Amino acid sequence: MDLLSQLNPNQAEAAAHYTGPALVIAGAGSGKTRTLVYRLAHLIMHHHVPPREILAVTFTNKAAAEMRERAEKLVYGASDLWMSTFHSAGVRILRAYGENIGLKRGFVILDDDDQLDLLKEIMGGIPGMPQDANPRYLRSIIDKAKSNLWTPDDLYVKGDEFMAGLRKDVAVEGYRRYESRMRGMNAIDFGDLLSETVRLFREVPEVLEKIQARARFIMIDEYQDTNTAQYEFARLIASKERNLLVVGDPDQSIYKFRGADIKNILDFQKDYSDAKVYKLQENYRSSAKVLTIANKLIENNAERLEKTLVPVKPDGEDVWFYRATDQKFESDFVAQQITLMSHRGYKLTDMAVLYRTNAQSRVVEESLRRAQIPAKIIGGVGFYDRREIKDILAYARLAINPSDDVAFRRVVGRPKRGIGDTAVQKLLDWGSLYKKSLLEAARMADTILERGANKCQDFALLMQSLSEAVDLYEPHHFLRMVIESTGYLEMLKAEGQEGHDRRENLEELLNAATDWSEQHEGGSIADFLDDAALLSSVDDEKVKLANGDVPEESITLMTLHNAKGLEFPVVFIVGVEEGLLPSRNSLMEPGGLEEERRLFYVGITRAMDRLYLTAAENRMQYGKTNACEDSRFLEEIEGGFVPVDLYGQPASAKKRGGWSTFHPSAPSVPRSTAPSTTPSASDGFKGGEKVKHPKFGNGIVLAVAGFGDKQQVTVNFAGVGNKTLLTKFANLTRA
Ligand SMILES: Nc1ncnc2c1ncn2[C@@H]1O[C@H](COP(=O)(O)OP(=O)(O)OP(=O)(O)O)[C@@H](O)[C@H]1O
Ligand SMILES: [Mg+2]
Repeated sequence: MDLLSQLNPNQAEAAAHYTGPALVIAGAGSGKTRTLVYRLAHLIMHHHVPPREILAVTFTNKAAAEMRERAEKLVYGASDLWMSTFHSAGVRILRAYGENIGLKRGFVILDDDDQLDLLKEIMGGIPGMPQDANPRYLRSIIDKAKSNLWTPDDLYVKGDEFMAGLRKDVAVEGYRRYESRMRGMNAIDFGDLLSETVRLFREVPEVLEKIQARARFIMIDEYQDTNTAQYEFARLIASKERNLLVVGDPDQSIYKFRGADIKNILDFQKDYSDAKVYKLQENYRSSAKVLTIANKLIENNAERLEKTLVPVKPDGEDVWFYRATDQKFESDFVAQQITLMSHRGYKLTDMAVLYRTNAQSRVVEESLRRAQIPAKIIGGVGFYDRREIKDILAYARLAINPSDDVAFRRVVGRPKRGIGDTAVQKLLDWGSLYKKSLLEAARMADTILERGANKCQDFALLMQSLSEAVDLYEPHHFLRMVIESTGYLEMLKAEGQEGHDRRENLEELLNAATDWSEQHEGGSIADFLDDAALLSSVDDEKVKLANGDVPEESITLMTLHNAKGLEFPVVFIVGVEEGLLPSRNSLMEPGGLEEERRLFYVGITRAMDRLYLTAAENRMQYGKTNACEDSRFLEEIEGGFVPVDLYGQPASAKKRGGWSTFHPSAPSVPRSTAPSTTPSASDGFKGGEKVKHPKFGNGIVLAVAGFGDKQQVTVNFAGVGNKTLLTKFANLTRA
C-alpha cells in the first residue's frame, strides 16, 4: 500500500520532502507530528536513507518513544533512528566527545535542586548580594543566559532585561562563581547540555563532522519552542547537508519564560532562503465547536501569522462552561462529569484535567478521590525527585565523581554521622583555599579540624570503598550496596511508616535499575544516572509510584504546559479566571498576556470531542479566600460555549452581563439546596448510579440534593436528557 495515501495532499507533499531545508507550519491538530512520522518512514522506504543517518528531535522523551513506536509500525528498521530530546542528544555527544573541550570523564549532571543548593552556598560570599536574595532568581538568570549562549561577560553586556530584581554586577559575579565551582566539581547543568555541545561543535570541527555524518537528516517537532542554544545546535549540524525539516505552530509557543524564542520559527525563511514551506490547514483532532472557540480566541493576538484552520469533524457537542461557588464545587463538578462520561463509554484514559499551576491539582485530586476516580498526575513530584531516591543516587554520583561537592553535602548527614554544618564549612573553606573537593578535605580532616576529624575520615573511607566498587558491579547491585553499606537502610528502619514507604521506593529503584540493565546490556551505573537525570517528571514512568498505587485505567491531571502535543477525547480546563489564566505574573511581562492566550489555545486544542471550561467565584490561594473574576479570555470566545449549572442544564450567567449562548431560550433548572454527589440518606441514590424510570427509561444519576421527602435527584436519561425529580415520587429503581 502506498505509504502517503494515509495523508491528505498537503501532508503528503510535506512528508515526501526529500533534501534541503523545509518548514511545516500549521495550527494545532493539523497532523504536523503525524506528517513528521510519515516523512521518517518515507525517507527510509522511498529514498533508502539508512535510519542510522536520521535524527528526530522531540520535546519530551515520551514523545520520542511514541514517535519511534509509530515509525516502527510503518517501516522496518526504524528502531535504528536517533530519536531524542535536545538534552538527551547533548548528553550523548558530550559523553563521547566532551574531553575535547575540557570536560573530564565521569562528569555529573546537576538537576534544578542541586543547582539551588550550590547557588545558596555561593551567594553568601558575593559582595553586594542582598541577604534575602532568592537563589531561584539567580538560577533563572543563569539558565536564561545559557539558553542564549551567553558567557558572564555577554550577560553583563546584554542581560539588562533579565535581572529579576538583582543588581547586574552581582548577578554576573554569581554566574561567574557558579561556573567556576561547577568546573571544579566536574559537573554540568541542564543548560550546559546544549551550550557546551554548541561550544564543542564550534571549537572542534572534527566532532561536528562526525555528528553531521550521524545526522544527515535532522527534523524537529515543536520548533516554536526552541531557544537560541537549540537553534544553534540544529543549525550547526545541518550546516553541511542542509537537510533540516522543522515543524511547529507559532500560536503554541509557550516557553518564552524559559528562553524559547518564537523568532526561530518566524525567521526560518530568512535563515534558509531556499526553504520549502508547507502549510496544513485542516484540523483532524477537534470537533468543529471546539475548533471555533480556539480560532476565535487566538485571533485576539496581535503578533501572529494569519493561519487557516478548518475542522474536518462535524460540530459535535457543545462546549460547556461551569462557574462554581468555590474551587471545591468546581472540582466536584469535574468529578461528576467524569463519572457521567465514563458511563457514556469513555475510558478514564480518554480524559484529562488541565490547569495553569501545579498547586491547583490538590483540590481536583481530592474530589476525584471522593468520587473514587483513579487519577495520575503528570509532572508533580516525580519518582526521581523523591528524597530517598535522590539521596541514594547522590551517593552513587559521589562514588563516581569524588569532586561532586553538591552530592557530598547532600549525603554527609544522611544518616547522621556527627559531621555538623560547622565542620562542613571548615572543610569547604580549606577546599577552596587549596582547590580540593570536600571529600578530599574530609580525608585530610585531621589536619583541618580540631574535633570530629575521625568521623570525617570514616566517611571518606566509606566513599572510597564505594568508588572502588563502581565498575565491578551491575547498577542494581551497586545501588543495593549503597543502600546497605551507608547506614541508609538502618536509618529508614528506625523511621516507622514513613521509612517503610521510603524503603518501598528504594526497592522500586532497584527494580528500575534491573529493568534498565536488561535494556542496556553492559550499561554502567554512570549511564544509568544519566538516564535518570534526563527523565523529566513529564516523562516519568514512575509517576504512578510517586503518587500512590494508580491502576492503569486512570484519568490524567497535568498543567497546560505539559499537555502540549497531546490529545484527549474529553478535556477539562479548570480555573479559567483572571489571575490564574492569564496568570497574575504574566500581566507584568511584555508579551505576557499573548503568551497566556497561546497557553489557553494549547489547552482548548487538546480536546477531541468534549471540552469543559470551569471557574470558581471564590478561591483559596496562599491560605486566603479571594473573590475571583472570570477570565477575560471567556469574553473573547463568548457565544462559543454554553454556561451550564451543576446538572449540566443551560444556566443564566450571573456576572458581567451574562454570556450569550447558542441556546439562549433553553430552560434552566433551579438549584435548591447545595447538591452533593454522595448519598444523603442510606437509601438515597448516588452520583453515577444507573437507574431506571418507568417512563424515561434508563439513566444515570448526576446529582442528589436535599434530604428525606424533599430529596431531589437529577438523572440523565438516554435519549431524553436531564430530569430533576423528587426521589419520593420518581419511582426510580436501580438498574
Ligand atoms: N490525514 C489524516 N487522516 C486521519 N487522521 C489524521 C490525519 N492527519 C492527522 N490526523 C489525526 O489528527 C490528530 C492530530 O494530529 P497530530 O497530533 O499529528 O497534529 P499536530 O499538528 O502535531 O498537533 P499539535 O499542534 O497539537 O502538536 C491525530 O489523532 C492524528 O492521528
Ligand atoms: Mg504535534
